Amino acid sequence: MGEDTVRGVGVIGVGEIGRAVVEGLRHGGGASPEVHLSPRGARTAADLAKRFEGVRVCASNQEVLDRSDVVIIAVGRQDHHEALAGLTIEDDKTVVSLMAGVATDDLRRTLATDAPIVRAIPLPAARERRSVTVTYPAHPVVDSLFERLGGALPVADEDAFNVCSALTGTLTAHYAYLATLTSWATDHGIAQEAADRYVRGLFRNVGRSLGDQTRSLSQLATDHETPGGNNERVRTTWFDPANATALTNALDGLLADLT
Ligand SMILES: NC(=O)C1=CN([C@@H]2O[C@H](COP(=O)(O)OP(=O)(O)OC[C@H]3O[C@@H](n4cnc5c(N)ncnc54)[C@H](OP(=O)(O)O)[C@@H]3O)[C@@H](O)[C@H]2O)C=CC1
Repeated sequence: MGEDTVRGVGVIGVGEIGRAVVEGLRHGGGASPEVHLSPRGARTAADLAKRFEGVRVCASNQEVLDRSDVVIIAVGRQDHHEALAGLTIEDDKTVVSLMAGVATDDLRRTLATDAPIVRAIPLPAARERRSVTVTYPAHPVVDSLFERLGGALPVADEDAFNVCSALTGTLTAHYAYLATLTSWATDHGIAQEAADRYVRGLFRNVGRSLGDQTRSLSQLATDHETPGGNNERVRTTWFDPANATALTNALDGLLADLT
């Protein structure tokens, strides 16, 4: 079954990431599989069904499974038993689990199925088809679905998958870092709007530099730093070894909880 022959994609758990995936599938128009949504997340599901042709809300999670070839599970880890236990899923379906911290073996026990289960980590940028989505194991149909949403990056094993999952836990700290820079500037008399615009502009350019695959990350840091200059000063006085260790310890703790 090629991605183009997927007739129905189901989504159980229509929250932040479920919505982004549906919006990504419909982004830019063109042929796209039918989408069947779970009834929970009712407001978001109704909004998507209203906006997009071929997107409908089902009466139950079981109906989502019955109508779809590929079923995306995007409920929180704490809700997955309630959402999935007791459902019947035929072995010819493909399950895609977006849930962080739910191992494939656990999910297989809950679903009591021999259907292929693929884990994936799409990012909210999937809505503009700009998410590089880590997947495990590689699966032609699922990977081509995520290629369509920005790119698929299959990894070798579930341990590698969990490491990538931990990395995604650093994103909001990054936004909070930028908000801290902005509020420091406003505390020093810069108008909120100007501080906000300036910080966004600075880091948008960082984003652009990251697209340059010819330079390593440490090379990019070196290239942006004048010896003895301002960047070196902040890097060495603030992002010092203790700070770097605190970050890696936080990631180690997160990884331990994800495995
Ligand atoms: N946000 C992100 O960027 C990413 C999230 N993920 C993973 O995706 C999952 C969802 O995250 P996120 O979208 O942020 O969370 P949200 O809380 O935004 O969405 C979870 C959704 O699940 C629904 N839900 C809860 N119980 C059930 C049920 N029994 N049946 C059907 N739906 C149910 C909720 O409905 P209701 O509103 O009615 O409670 C809600 O709409 C998590 O496991 C997370 O690890 C993975 C990659 C990225």
